[in-house]
Amino acid sequence: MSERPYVLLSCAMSVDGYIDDASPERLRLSSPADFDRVDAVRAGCDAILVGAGTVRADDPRLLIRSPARRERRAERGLPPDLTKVTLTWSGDVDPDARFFTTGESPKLVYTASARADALAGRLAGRAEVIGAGDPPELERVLADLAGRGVRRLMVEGGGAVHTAFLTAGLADELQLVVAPFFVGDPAAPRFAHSGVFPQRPDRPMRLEEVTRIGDLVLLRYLTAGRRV
Ligand SMILES: NC(=O)C1=CN([C@@H]2O[C@H](COP(=O)(O)OP(=O)(O)OC[C@H]3O[C@@H](n4cnc5c(N)ncnc54)[C@H](OP(=O)(O)O)[C@@H]3O)[C@@H](O)[C@H]2O)C=CC1
Ligand SMILES: Nc1c(N[C@@H]2O[C@H](COP(=O)(O)O)[C@@H](O)[C@H]2O)[nH]c(=O)[nH]c1=O
Repeated sequence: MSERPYVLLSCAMSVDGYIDDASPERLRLSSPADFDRVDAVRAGCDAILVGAGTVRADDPRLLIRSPARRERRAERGLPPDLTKVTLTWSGDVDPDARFFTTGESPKLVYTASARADALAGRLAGRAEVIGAGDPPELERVLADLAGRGVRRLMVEGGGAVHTAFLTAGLADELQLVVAPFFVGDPAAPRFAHSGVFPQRPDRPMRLEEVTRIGDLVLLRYLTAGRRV
């Protein structure tokens, strides 16, 4: 396989495994303290990736919020914000989404090669569009990011994208926060979908850290991949 970035998956879920409810508003599973921890994790990465489902559902900005963290990045010669990355095989992304309209750092959209030109036309000036094959391949996405100098990639959901990285064996680390409540609605999105996971009972992940954050708990796992 080509060189690829270190891939860190980050997610907050309810005790019954949901990452949102079924209402149109975003469900906050994290507490303010946990959102601040997530901001620090962002600040330690080069790029942040979410699936197009999350762009459509949450309209996220994906910026670093803390002025002090932005300044520290600048002192280290890094851009204040991360390169933003999304995956859309269908091309269904709104050019006016905050993903595209906020922040000064590069925005990259990986899509099916056959759709890349049309999507580049729609997103002209707002993002660079890259064809990742027909059908598109995550390995190609990661190799292209590595070629752009991305060494540490944060994947912030949603469930379909987390499942894709995990089942492909392309996740090195998983940071899961468990919120102290249930969602209990089968129409809500889950952290992981069904699939064949290499992190199976005879090849488990290593539990690297357990940290209490008020009534939430952070579980940090390393997969059998890199141990950085
Ligand atoms: N609690 C938390 O920490 C978080 C919660 N969320 C929640 O997750 C939900 C969205 O999750 P979900 O609907 O699963 O969407 P995702 O964000 O996982 O995006 C899925 C989309 O990504 C594109 N895609 C490209 N490549 C792949 C691939 N290899 N595998 C899967 N998808 C790919 C497709 O876009 P296309 O259809 O355009 O082809 C697909 O429909 C929202 O409700 C959001 O609030 C999201 C992030 C974090
Ligand atoms: N709801 C939820 C998360 N949601 C994630 O945060 C993104 C919003 O980013 P921003 O617009 O920059 O604030 C959203 O798109 C999704 O990736 N994350 C968490 O750590 N905990 C949470 O409870």
